[in-house]
Amino acid sequence: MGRLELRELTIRYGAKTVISELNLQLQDGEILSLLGPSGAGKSTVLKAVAGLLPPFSGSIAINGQPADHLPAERRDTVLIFQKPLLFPFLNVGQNIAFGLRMTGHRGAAARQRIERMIAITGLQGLELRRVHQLSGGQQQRVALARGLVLEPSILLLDEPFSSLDAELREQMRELIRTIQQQTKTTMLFVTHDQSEAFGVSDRVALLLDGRLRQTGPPEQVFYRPADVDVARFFGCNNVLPGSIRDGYFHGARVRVPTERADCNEAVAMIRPEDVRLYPAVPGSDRPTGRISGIRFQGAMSRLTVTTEDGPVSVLSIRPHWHLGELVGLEFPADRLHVFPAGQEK
Ligand SMILES: Nc1ncnc2c1ncn2[C@@H]1O[C@H](COP(=O)(O)OP(=O)(O)OP(=O)(O)O)[C@@H](O)[C@H]1O
Repeated sequence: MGRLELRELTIRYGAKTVISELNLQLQDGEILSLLGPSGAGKSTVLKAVAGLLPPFSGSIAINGQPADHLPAERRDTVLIFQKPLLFPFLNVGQNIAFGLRMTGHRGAAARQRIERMIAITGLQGLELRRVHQLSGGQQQRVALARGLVLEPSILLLDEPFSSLDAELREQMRELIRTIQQQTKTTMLFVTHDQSEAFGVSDRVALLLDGRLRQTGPPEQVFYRPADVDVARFFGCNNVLPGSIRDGYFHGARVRVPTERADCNEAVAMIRPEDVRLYPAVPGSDRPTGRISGIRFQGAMSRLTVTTEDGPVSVLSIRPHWHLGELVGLEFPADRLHVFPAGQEK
């Protein structure tokens, strides 16, 4: 069992408030990614849950019990770091067994737990290897097995795969899902990488400047950002100015329905991959612009289109556009996110 509840959690380093009134709940068996840019305060939250940092105010409950004043070793949490902190003088099996031995678990039951974790993390056959004989990915598997064998209520993971290459990271994401299915361990997973957060977790919580800005399933936070900052974090870097009247956003030759209230200054935001380009048609009432930049990026090219309302960034898989070409733009209504302009930072 592993439930976690953070209430109005505020954490300061000296005079600096790093986490402000954070509320977050994890259900039993859930994987939640705490996502945010560098410096947002993600590791600080993990350290507070693990008992390595006292909260300034607010509360932390694990399985419904207040945990704020429990020392780290009595919180029933395990923290996995970016670098696997393994014992170099022990082999793989001994590393995994270490915590269990320290807590007095020995004999057949302990051996069974260890063997199960070795199987789940795919370390069979490596039990007698020394740590320095393992790859980075294998070392992180040992760190995971060593933590999981303790059957913690909450597994805390602090960017555990960020030092691995892209292919290995993908494999480790799969491993995390397998571990969750087989052990039902509740996990709080910290990452700055949105595709990692989406690939690993049931829900994502976005932290910006120490404040939780949106929490929900991956598709929801990505496709329905709550405000301008969240939209920007998820890549909506095209901002069209306009206003909202009678249920429509009007601006930049765009008219899209919105449920937002009337407002003189509003913005519609859209990701570069959602903008469509067409050869310009004379007399069309579609927004137009001239291609002022083309950057080849492999599968896609990033184009800058200069319009009368400013530059628009477009990702295109079609390589046949030319610098200086006049183009028509389409902003599909279901990909535009409309907000009152006052929300913008
Ligand atoms: N011991 C400390 N003393 C003072 N300030 C700190 C301390 N640790 C972290 N900070 C500051 O608190 C803020 C949040 O840091 P934290 O490490 O929690 O962010 P993060 O989102 O995990 O970032 P990263 O992804 O870069 O690790 C940062 O501004 C950081 O400089």
